[in-house]
Amino acid sequence: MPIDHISPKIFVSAEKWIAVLPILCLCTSIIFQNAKVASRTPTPPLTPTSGKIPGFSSDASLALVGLRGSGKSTLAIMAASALKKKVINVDVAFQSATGSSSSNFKQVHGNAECQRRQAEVLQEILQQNPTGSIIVCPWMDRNVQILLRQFTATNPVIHVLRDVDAIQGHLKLTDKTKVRNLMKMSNLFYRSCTNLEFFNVSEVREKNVEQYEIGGRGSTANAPYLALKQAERHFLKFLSLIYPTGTIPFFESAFPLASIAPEDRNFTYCLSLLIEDILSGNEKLQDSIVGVDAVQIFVNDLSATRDPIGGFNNLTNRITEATGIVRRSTMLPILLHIKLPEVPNNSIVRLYLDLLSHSLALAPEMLTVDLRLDQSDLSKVISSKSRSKIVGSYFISTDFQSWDSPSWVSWYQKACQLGCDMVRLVRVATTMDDNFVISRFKSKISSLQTKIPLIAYNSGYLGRHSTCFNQTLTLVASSPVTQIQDMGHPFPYITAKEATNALYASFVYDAMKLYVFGANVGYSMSPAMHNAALSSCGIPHHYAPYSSGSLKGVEHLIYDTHFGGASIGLPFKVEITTLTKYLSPHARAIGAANTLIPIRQLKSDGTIPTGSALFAGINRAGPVLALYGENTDWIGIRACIRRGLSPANAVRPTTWGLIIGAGGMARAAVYATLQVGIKNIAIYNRTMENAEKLVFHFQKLLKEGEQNLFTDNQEIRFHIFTSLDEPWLSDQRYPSIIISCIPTHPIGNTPSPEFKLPDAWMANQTGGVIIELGYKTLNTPLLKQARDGASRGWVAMDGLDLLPEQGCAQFELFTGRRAPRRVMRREILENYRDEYGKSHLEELQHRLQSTVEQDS
Ligand SMILES: O=C1C[C@@](O)(C(=O)O)C[C@@H](O)[C@@H]1O
Repeated sequence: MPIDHISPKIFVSAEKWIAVLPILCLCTSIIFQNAKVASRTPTPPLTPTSGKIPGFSSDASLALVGLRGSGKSTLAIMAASALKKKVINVDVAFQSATGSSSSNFKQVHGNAECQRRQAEVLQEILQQNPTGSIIVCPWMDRNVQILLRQFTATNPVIHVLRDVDAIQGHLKLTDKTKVRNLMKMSNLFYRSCTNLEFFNVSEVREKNVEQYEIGGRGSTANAPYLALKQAERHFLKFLSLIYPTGTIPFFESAFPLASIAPEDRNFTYCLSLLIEDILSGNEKLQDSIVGVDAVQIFVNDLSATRDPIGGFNNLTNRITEATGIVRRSTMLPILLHIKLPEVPNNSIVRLYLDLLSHSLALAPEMLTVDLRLDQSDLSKVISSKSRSKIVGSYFISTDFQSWDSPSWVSWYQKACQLGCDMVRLVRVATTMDDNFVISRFKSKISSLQTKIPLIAYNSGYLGRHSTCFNQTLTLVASSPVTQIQDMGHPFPYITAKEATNALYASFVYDAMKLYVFGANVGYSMSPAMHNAALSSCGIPHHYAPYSSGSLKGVEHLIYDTHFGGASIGLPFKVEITTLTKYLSPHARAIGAANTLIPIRQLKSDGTIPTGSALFAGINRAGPVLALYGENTDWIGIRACIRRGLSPANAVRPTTWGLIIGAGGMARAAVYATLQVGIKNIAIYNRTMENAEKLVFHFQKLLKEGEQNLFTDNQEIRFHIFTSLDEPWLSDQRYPSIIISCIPTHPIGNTPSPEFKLPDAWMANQTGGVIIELGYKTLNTPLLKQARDGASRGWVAMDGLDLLPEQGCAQFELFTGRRAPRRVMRREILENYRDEYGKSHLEELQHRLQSTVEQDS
């Protein structure tokens, strides 16, 4: 039943702010009497901003505001190199404009004059820097608010929040209640002059960091220089969602599924988590997200909100924090779902609309809106969004109308008319038959002219069948539901693994055969890694090693009806390109492939489908019509660079990369280095001729500018070293990204090169990342050198880091499902045996403990 009649006529209620003012002024004056930190006269906040988020241009300046201690300056520095913008700190600008700090100025000239000058300084900065800058502003008075508020019309103004302990520690206040009150008050102020909000999750310093420091193991696991890496990744992810796509090339993921939205793929799952569980830390996110494609943050307590003002403030903070926590732990898209009670009153509807508006400021990838609301209210929300996708949603536990009823089509059409990006219609199943009736509804929808992706299934225990066969973003639970609970509740009854099992058990998909091909792959760790990943997701494929002296010897496997794909090892990475009908642009540029994918559906013109269509016929047996080749080695190397490079070494135009070797893997390494935006590449190789061939290959590629493989092809500089006695290039920065592509173990009669860098080349002041691609020996002289340099900022990465990264990209191509990254990383570490067959489990413990799920 539509509830238009109870919808509010004002979108954000001004009364709420007026009502809260007396409390606010009281609490601020108490705080200000007791704390030196904020010894200015409190000014009441303006009403919140309209909630509308404009589209920003890539070069638009960014303002960061928030309490002292929220981490604005650190975030600004991280964002500066990624966004190629300069940082302007208003405190520093004030000092240079007036010759004294704000606090000294205030003592001499009084508060009012200080505030007037601050506003003048800020106004000038904002006027003169609409683009190219990151403006850090901790000030908080009315004039500042007015200026920032105007800035929100064209630029991102981000309110940075942090947990109470971190703010308390920074402000050195002993009374937590005072800090809480200060935070409450500042939230109201900042929400009146910002259009975006970011929760800066505090780093948890791991227990065994000390061990790392003492033992000097220096791997990425706990490297102190990477302590802020997660914060950097989290903030850059947020920025990548508010600026146009492609604004931060270093940050864009190169993994195959990253660029295909879940709604454009088949059978995608959305893990539903209660906000309480996220905030209490009860949810083991890292384990729960295996095999899912998105995470839903479920806010279900609106009906319990008796006091809409207090409820609003409390809920906004909770939603902000929960979004921060989820985004910090996973790169999966977030779907924010605030449940409007089934019978809401006016004030709850208003609260709901205000919360939607607030939610958009968090830049969730997706946000649900309740389709029962008044058209004009929904339109307001939808027109306020920037890049968030809106999911029009309808679920009423007491609405038992059959799927044949026209009302379901009406809900769908309403969502289309409103401009929603997707529709989610869920109905409690009362009989098994409901699971079959829904297919008639789905066919009706597919015959409509206007179409947006549809999520539709029956909920409840009896609805599990249709839940499993829903194609898009099916809600799933983190662990199996064993009890038959209240039928009406909206929680999912199946896990992603159970749903995946059902697809194979019912012959929607077939169990496929996967391989690693190579001359000698008996030692390969890929089978253990891929099989662990497959079984954790509930996929019944099997991955096996197959050694062969020639590619001819594997042809019978490649053209088998159940062939699902293969990893290609040495020495076939170049030769395999003669078998493939189509190579990805990356594989073509590198001239080698390490992944082979069977194609069973061609386009009408006989070519191979691309984008999401490439995955359309996946996991289904049948004749192989063509082969597709990809190179995931470069994706893995790029991922290692991104994981191992500390924020202090963010890529700049002056950054140098050093590649050791000039063979096939060196090509993938140069390609990966170019892809992260490095403009200066040195090659060390004893044979000049081979190094020149490598450089020539890339110079030609860059000149041709083929298919826009690189963001800017123009100013790439190469340099070749053939001797380690040569000095590093004068007046150039020392390398901060070093990738060794030479063998780490003896091959036949050739002993391992025991390569070591000249100390003089490792003089970069903030260290960098050293990646050794081989993994047969973990304690190579180069890795030891990197570990010994840990206190100077060097981070060591090796083949045990690379193998899972390139394997994760392959897993996505083999299965069309996101790789369970942590499972794959752990499996490699647990299974590792060195060239003498010895396990190094104890030595690898610290790496095992810190494996995370994140995309790289
Ligand atoms: O180089 C390698 C190693 C590998 O061939 C293996 O044997 O595990 C698997 C390939 O995907 C990868 O490119």
